[in-house]
Amino acid sequence: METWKLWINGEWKEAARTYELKSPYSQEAIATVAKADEEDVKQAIEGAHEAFLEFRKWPAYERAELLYRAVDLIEARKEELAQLLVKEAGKPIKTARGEIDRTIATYQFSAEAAKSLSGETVPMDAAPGVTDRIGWTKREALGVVAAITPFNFPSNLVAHKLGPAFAVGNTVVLKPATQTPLSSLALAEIFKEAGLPDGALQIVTGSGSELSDPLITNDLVKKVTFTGSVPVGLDIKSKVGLKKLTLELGSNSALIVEPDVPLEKIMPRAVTGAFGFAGQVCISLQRVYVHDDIYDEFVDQFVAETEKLQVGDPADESTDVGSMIHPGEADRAMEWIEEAKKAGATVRTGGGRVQNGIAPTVMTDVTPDMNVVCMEVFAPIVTIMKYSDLDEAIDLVNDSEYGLNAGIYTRDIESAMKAADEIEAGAVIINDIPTFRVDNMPYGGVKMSGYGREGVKYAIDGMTELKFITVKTTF
Ligand SMILES: NC(=O)c1ccc[n+]([C@@H]2O[C@H](COP(=O)([O-])OP(=O)(O)OC[C@H]3O[C@@H](n4cnc5c(N)ncnc54)[C@H](O)[C@@H]3O)[C@@H](O)[C@H]2O)c1
Ligand SMILES: O=C[C@H](O)CS(=O)(=O)O
Repeated sequence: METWKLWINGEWKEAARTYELKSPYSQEAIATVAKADEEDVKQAIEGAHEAFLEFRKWPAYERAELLYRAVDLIEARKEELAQLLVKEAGKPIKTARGEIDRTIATYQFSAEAAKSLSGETVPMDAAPGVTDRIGWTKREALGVVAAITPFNFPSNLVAHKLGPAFAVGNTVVLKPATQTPLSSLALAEIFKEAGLPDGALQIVTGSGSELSDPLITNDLVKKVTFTGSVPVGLDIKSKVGLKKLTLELGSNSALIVEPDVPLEKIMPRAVTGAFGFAGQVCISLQRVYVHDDIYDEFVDQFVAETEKLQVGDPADESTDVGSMIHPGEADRAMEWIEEAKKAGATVRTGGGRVQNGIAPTVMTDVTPDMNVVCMEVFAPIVTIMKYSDLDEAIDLVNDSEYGLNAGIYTRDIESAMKAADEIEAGAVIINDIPTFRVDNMPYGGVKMSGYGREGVKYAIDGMTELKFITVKTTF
């Protein structure tokens, strides 16, 4: 079994403690991983600060070249990196390959962004009496960024932190999810080979609750960027003081289906949105609001399409839905299904345990107070509800603590624009599922879904400081 160490100052470093990583699917031990302590975190931050003093001087061209070299190295190891996702996250191999393709795109966007970082001129003479000044802004790197990432996209969501940080000359101390550190650790040597200075990427693995405080409260850390659950996000927000902060948190994403759309055309996509990576996606389709006129037909078609999914071993090329990240999570999701059933919900398909996950589950006759509707389910469970007019549907979508992505299918431009204006979300996706994301679009939530935006160019806004400079042109 492999043993993975910490990555500090460009070298592997043994930690005093280790933990055992298990396969989410088979529950067999797959690796031994270093468990960092407070001292390791301190050393990582100090090393990252030292590295920043040099890295900040790199010209944009060289930062871009570094990221392009990393892209080439990831391309060359694509299959190996996809297999790591299968191993540590239980992600089906087809989905895992898609994540590595997106990771490559994210680093490519970051390389391009490095070359287009710019400021603007300020029309100083627009202020009364100011005729002899030129003013402009520039964006400057911040220093050490603390990045804490979740288990569900161990490669691409790390890229959304490292790419923008390196594009502008920041250095990073990364704390990957406890269950999925391997994809991050694999990056260590990739970035070293690409030419990243030692210390500019530090990787500390172990327990989030132990490592978070020493990481996010250290004065040398200038920015905290966290992707994960709401309770942890709130805890981090209460501790970071005036440091810059981005929080990409949970959701229970909704889709409205108006009566004028061709159901057979949208069905495969809708089902993918609900069950991709066993619903363990922050923008997974959890709540579907379907117009009365097409409700029964929609449910029938959705169930039939769901039953085509192959459930099984994530390493198998034909698997669509694998296991969940932890048996305890599958138990929790099963409890929510059972509670809902007792309160009157109907399971149209699925509803039972399969290996270390649950079968893709479609529920109807649900009410807004059921956990499967109002909480973030983060499991392969979708609920389908009726509405009779668009105002009602929008109110139902907005009846949530969360607001990340939302979707609407309609051919009617007025309905589409009304939804775009009135839905409370970071993004409204017209004629596609809320699970749509490409890596250069602004991405982030409102309400409990978060604070700040990612999507390389937008992440860079939060990873730089705006500085204003003015010259008086006469004495
Ligand atoms: N909005 C987004 O972009 C986005 C993307 C992916 C996942 N998510 C959300 O992430 C959640 C699932 O991921 P998860 O289970 O890995 O989340 P999590 O909050 O349990 O863990 C995320 C990270 O925080 C660390 N952590 C755990 N406890 C901590 C603590 N007390 N203090 C500081 N750090 C701690 C973990 O080790 C991990 O690295 C879901 O809620 C999902 O919606 C959001
Ligand atoms: O889990 C949430 C992720 O942000 C989804 S995606 O990988 O960015 O599409």
